[in-house]
Amino acid sequence: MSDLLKKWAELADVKAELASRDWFLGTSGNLSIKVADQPLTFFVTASGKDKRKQTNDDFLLVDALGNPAEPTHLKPSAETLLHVEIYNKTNAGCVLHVHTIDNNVVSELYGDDGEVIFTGQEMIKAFGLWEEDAVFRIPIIRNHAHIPTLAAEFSKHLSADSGAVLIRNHGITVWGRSSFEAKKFLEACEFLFSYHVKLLMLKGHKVFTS
Ligand SMILES: CSCCC(=O)C(=O)COP(=O)(O)O
Ligand SMILES: [Zn+2]
Repeated sequence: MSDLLKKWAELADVKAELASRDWFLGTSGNLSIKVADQPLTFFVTASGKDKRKQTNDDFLLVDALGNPAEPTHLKPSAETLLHVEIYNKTNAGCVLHVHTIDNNVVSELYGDDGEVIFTGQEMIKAFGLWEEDAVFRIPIIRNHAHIPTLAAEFSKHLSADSGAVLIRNHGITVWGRSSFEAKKFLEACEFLFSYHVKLLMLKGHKVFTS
């Protein structure tokens, strides 16, 4: 099997697993996997498709600017520029973006703070933070409709080869050196969001003054 087909299959496996969690509601979500560095090329999900379905048109190859790298009838994800930023500024190998109700709720709960902070959770070790009382911070940025503006804002938080950024009332974008690491990070983030929302609900927290 060619390297290209191996990368396609690797991303398709991740996509199928995230789809099984129903994380692609309403055609939301986009995924990518790096194919080559020099020049940068990567597979990205085609825009507007139902990502729960598995078809031969799920992904298309794009270049370092996010434009199709070969003739295609498919349109790259509307958020391809975020993937471009990540691959151009880090050594990430895979980028995953999903909209879940929990990640949207957490992004609104803490949107005004510009970040959400987690500590005292065993799951934080998934991010390689094993020290006592480790703290894991996820930046929260405004959901600019103008994608180049969103990408520029997002780019300010690209300092490592793996990480996560919440886009307020939109979703989360996670990246890692491999699809394994990116998926591990995404699953750990969604665990923390779900735990936090449930705990607030069970405690009957009045989280909004208005
Ligand atoms: C109803 S989803 C709106 C677009 C979006 O935020 C998304 O994640 C999916 O867009 P794409 O172009 O990648 O299908
Ligand atoms: Zn989105």
